[in-house]
Amino acid sequence: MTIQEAGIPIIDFDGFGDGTGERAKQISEDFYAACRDIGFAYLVNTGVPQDEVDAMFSWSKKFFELPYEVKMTAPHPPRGDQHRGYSGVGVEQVSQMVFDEARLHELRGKGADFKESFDMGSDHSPRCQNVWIEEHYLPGFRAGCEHFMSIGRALQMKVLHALALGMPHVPTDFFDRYHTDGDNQLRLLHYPSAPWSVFESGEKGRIGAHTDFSTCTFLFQDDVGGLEVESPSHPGIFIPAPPIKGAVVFNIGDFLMRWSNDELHSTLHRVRAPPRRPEDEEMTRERFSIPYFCSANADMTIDALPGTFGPENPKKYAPITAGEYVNMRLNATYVGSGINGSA
Ligand SMILES: O=C(O)CCC(=O)C(=O)O
Ligand SMILES: [Fe+2]
Repeated sequence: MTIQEAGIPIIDFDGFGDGTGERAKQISEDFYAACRDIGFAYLVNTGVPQDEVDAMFSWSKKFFELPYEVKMTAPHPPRGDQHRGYSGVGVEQVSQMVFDEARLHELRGKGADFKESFDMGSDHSPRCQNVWIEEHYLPGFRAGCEHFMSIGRALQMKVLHALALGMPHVPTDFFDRYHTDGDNQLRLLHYPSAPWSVFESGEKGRIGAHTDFSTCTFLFQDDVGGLEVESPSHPGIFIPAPPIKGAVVFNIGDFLMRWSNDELHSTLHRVRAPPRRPEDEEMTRERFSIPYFCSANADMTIDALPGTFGPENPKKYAPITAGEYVNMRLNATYVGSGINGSA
């Protein structure tokens, strides 16, 4: 394990194999320690070919270059929990555990996240249906996204297996059993170029500080930067998580925090303007990123694992099904979703 400058470890999966050898054990222990201490890790040599990642970025770019009217032929439904399709700039305001409608309204009034996105998931998701643009607008786009989702799914199963090997109190097949539906979400994000002054004045951010809702996230980012992670030792202080070529950023989501009764951190993170380069003029660079969110089956109950709680250390969270929890948080994210979850 090497420690990256911001304190986020780099975990090298080279030699993980089928997860049974000594090297796999070492990787799993290092990986678990990163999840416990920071909640974030850079993963390298995971087996995801770089040209597949490059191809997905290229589809994303082509999609966002389409005229707005075309993108809007696949609109995100008004309900926040139907998290599919295209959301234009200003539609979403990521919030952290704010469920009161008046307070959400006030937050959104301060300027929604300056980004546009396209979300898709498994065609078999029990929670929501995909919303695609018609094929002729961008031939091959849908197949490219579906192909990348299958790459993400294989990555998820390998990495969750490593986590189960390194994590106390977890049977090695635990995550396999909770994730049979592959109810995951691939998200294409585009943060448009904007004048520096917009960010400096605090008028807008790229994405507000939040934790991710479900089990874990794999994030592919381009070379622009701007992702920041809250320091575990200094709450309120955010440290940059700059792009590393060939690495995928992994982070713990709220389910893992709940399963582990807070032993694992679902760490706050946000996206700000990228670091300013000498050659930059009055505009920031645009940025593309591709998170792949992994969720447990919607009907599974997320509850603290035996061994993580006791008389001295009671359960911190009430049990809740995966579906209920994700819907509650998504409905707080969407402008005008008109649905108010309860905390
Ligand atoms: O774009 C990024 O780097 C982060 C995106 C993110 O945190 C999210 O979509 O949950
Ligand atoms: Fe996130």
